[in-house]
Amino acid sequence: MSDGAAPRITDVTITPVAFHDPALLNSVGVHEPFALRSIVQVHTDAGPTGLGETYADELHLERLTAVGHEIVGLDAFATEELHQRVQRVIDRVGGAGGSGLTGMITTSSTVDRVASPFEVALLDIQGKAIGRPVCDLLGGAVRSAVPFSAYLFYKWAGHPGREPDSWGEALDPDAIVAQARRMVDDYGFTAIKLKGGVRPPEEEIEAIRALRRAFPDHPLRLDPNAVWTTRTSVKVGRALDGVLEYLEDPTPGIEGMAAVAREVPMPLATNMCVVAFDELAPAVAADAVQVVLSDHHYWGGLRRSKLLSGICDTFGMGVSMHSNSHLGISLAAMVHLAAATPNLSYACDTHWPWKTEDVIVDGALTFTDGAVPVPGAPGLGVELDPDALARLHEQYVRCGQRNRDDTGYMRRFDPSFQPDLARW
Ligand SMILES: O=C([O-])[C@@H](O)[C@@H](O)[C@H](O)[C@@H](O)C(=O)[O-]
Ligand SMILES: [Mg+2]
Repeated sequence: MSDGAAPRITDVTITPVAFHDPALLNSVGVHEPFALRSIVQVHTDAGPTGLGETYADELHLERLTAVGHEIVGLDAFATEELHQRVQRVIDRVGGAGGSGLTGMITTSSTVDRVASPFEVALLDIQGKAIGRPVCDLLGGAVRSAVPFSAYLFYKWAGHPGREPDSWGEALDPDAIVAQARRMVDDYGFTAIKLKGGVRPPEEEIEAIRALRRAFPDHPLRLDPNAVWTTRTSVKVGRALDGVLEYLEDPTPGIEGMAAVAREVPMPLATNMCVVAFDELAPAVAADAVQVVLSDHHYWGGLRRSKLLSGICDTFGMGVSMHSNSHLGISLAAMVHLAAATPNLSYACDTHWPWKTEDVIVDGALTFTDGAVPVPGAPGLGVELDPDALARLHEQYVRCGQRNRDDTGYMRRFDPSFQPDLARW
């Protein structure tokens, strides 16, 4: 590349990886022994390679591979054309299924989901090419560190037949408080979220009350992933008046959420009934949600997530950030996005404390007082560790898991398990 010329994509490498994941319980089952991710490397003629991270379910991987071929030769600054090329691929290969988002009701656009890791990688390249961090390409950081919340889970002591993990069992309020204590001590988190939808609602109310007693000043959130009826949601919402910062996805669908929102005192948040741009208008019209959890992995990347935040701002809705099990490339992208999004005023979700392995070189991302300082190095500011990538890929090859299946895994131990929505 000569001075001033755009870096062009010469090649794309997509590597599925697997990393150990504890037996975390949710409304649709239990996490399997490994979480799966795809690591996307976009190579250019100019030198810099861009990094992206996304789901690794088989169908998603096939679509990523097809896009990898389609974007060779593309100017690394052409993120709009990237989106068009992804659209072309999806028109050709089909877009149904393969969300990689087991456990969510989702009509999320496949194009946005598939384009996301490539957009992040292109922004990484652009940042490296001009010597600026990715947040500068998004309007610049309005905060120097991004706060995250302690993300608590009911959990088994370990995966059946394997050694218990260091967190141990958490199935009652005392154990949930102990889990929160360790997370707050280790990371300094200043907000707490409990993944609910696992125990009967009365028990989850008790767990939240126990957290309130133990952490009087931490904003608290509860997310049962839509397993309550509207009636139960209203009961829980009223019982937790003055205790919850927001109640996340108590019940399924825009209509159901709107009915609950009219009756409970706290804001309702969602990463289930509004997960694509075409769901925003009906949600606004029904006043169904007051906070939308953004997630660049399915909202089409960092710039389209900023577009989402702008729309939320226009219609008076708050913005928070959703997470699934992820590695360091995703965390870096989340931090740059949150740093450059003024109205992202809630502490973001992250599954970070639950993992023990990564593909990036240690040290670029740290937690201080529950927040991650925004990396100042060019691009995302994280570097791939080739040995770690090879190790986690080898783990993927051996582990045999190919699609996220929390329900199937749960049914190995409890064949009668039913993941129904609105079951309580
Ligand atoms: O990791 C999990 O089990 C979570 O339940 C995740 O899959 C959800 O997508 C998410 O965290 C949520 O906020 O709904
Ligand atoms: Mg949620």
